[in-house]
Parts: sequence; C-alpha cells; structure tokens
Amino acid sequence: MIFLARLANLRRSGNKVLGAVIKSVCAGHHSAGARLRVLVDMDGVLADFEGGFLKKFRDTYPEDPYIELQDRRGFWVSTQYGELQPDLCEKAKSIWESKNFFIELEPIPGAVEAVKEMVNVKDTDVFICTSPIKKYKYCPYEKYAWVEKHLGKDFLELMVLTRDKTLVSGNLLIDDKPDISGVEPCPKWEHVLFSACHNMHVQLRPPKRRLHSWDDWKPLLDSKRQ
Ligand SMILES: Cc1cn([C@H]2C[C@H](O)[C@@H](COP(=O)(O)O)O2)c(=O)[nH]c1=O
Ligand SMILES: [Mg+2]
Repeated sequence: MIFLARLANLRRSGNKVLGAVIKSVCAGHHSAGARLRVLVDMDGVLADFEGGFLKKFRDTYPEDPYIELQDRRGFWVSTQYGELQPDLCEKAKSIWESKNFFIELEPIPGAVEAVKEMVNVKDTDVFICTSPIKKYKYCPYEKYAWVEKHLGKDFLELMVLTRDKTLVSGNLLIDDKPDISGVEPCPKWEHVLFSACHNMHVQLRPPKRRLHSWDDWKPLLDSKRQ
C-alpha cells in the first residue's frame, strides 16, 4: 500500500515517464474466467454532446462566432469558447445548463445498438458511468430520461452518476475525456479513449488505446478477456 501511495505521489508530481509506467501497472487487468465489467460514459460516447451543443449554441447566439466540430480542441468546450471570445465561456455553459439540453441529445452512431447488445454478452456487466454538471436542476433528471428513452427502463438500473469516476470499479472505462483523475490514484479500470472531435489530435502514450467508433467494441471486449 505504501508503495502504491508513493507511486501515486510521483504520478501527481507530474513525472510523465513514471506516470505512464504507473498507469500501466495500475490498469485493470482482468483474470481469465472472471466476469468483465464495462463502464460506458454518456456525453460524447452514448449521447452527442458536441453536436447538440453546437446546434443549440448557434440557434441561441446567432450573432456570435462559433467553433466548427473539426476545429474543436481540448475536452472543455467552455475553455475553447472562452479563448475565442471571453463572454462565450459563460454563453457556452448556459447552453448545457438549459432545460432540455441533455434529453434532446442525439445518440452517437451505433451506440444504442452496441450497448443493447453488450448487456447480453455472456459474463459481462455493463454500467453507464456519467458525470452530471453541478447546476443540477435539469441534468441528472434528463440523463435518466435519456437512458430510458433510448435504451429502455431496464437500463436505469445500470446508471452510475458521479463526478469522480476513479471511485467506480470496473475492468474497462470507455470515455471520451483524455485525462480522468480523481481521489483514487490507482483506478481499477483501463481507460479506453472513445474518439471524439475534441480528442482526435491527442497522442496517446502506449499502452493507452482508443475505441475509434462503436463498430469496434466487440474486439475491444475480447482483448480484455484474453
Ligand atoms: C465539454 C464540457 C462538459 N461539461 C460537463 C457536461 C457533462 O455533465 C460533463 C462531462 O461528462 P462525462 O461523464 O465526462 O462525459 O461535463 C462541462 O461542464 N463543461 C464542458 O466544457
Ligand atoms: Mg464524456
């Protein structure tokens, strides 16, 4: 334990080489024969946050500049919009803080079909692991409503809402956010980066890998069982 705590301190201290080594030591290895637990993120993985945001931003603020999806860089939309023009940071936030933003997001292509199939794969447990915004008036409710609408009532049982995904244990976390951190220095899961417009240009340090689209989810799960 002391060893792991020291490693975690080194990782926090920003030593990139050691950080990569530690991540690979920590990454959730899966013992043959055991069940596989897959955590699936929502925004950017199941639900098209970026597409939904851009449409509503342009409709709401037609006079303001905006960022085409192919020009998005960095996970935080609010940061890039704030860099474009200072007042756009708050305007961007106002979009996802509004009623009906989360419920009206379109599914990412192939996501609904993939997850519906994944829950029926032998020896596999699937959970939807998503972070709500702190302005909670609409977001948590609408995330549940989205899951019921697109995946069905049974999937409500599989929802995990947390702002710290390191606390959740699993073998795989499929998530579009390149850096996932929290209080747990050595999360159980292997984070597989789901490709999105904002992370296309992020260079991954091996052994970190991507899921380019929902077309490829089966080989990913198989690779975890071997
Ligand atoms: C891009 C962006 C997102 N958020 C919020 C919106 C969602 O509630 C979470 C992301 O959740 P995930 O589980 O990691 O997909 O973050 C935000 O507050 N600001 C942004 O720029
Ligand atoms: Mg996400």
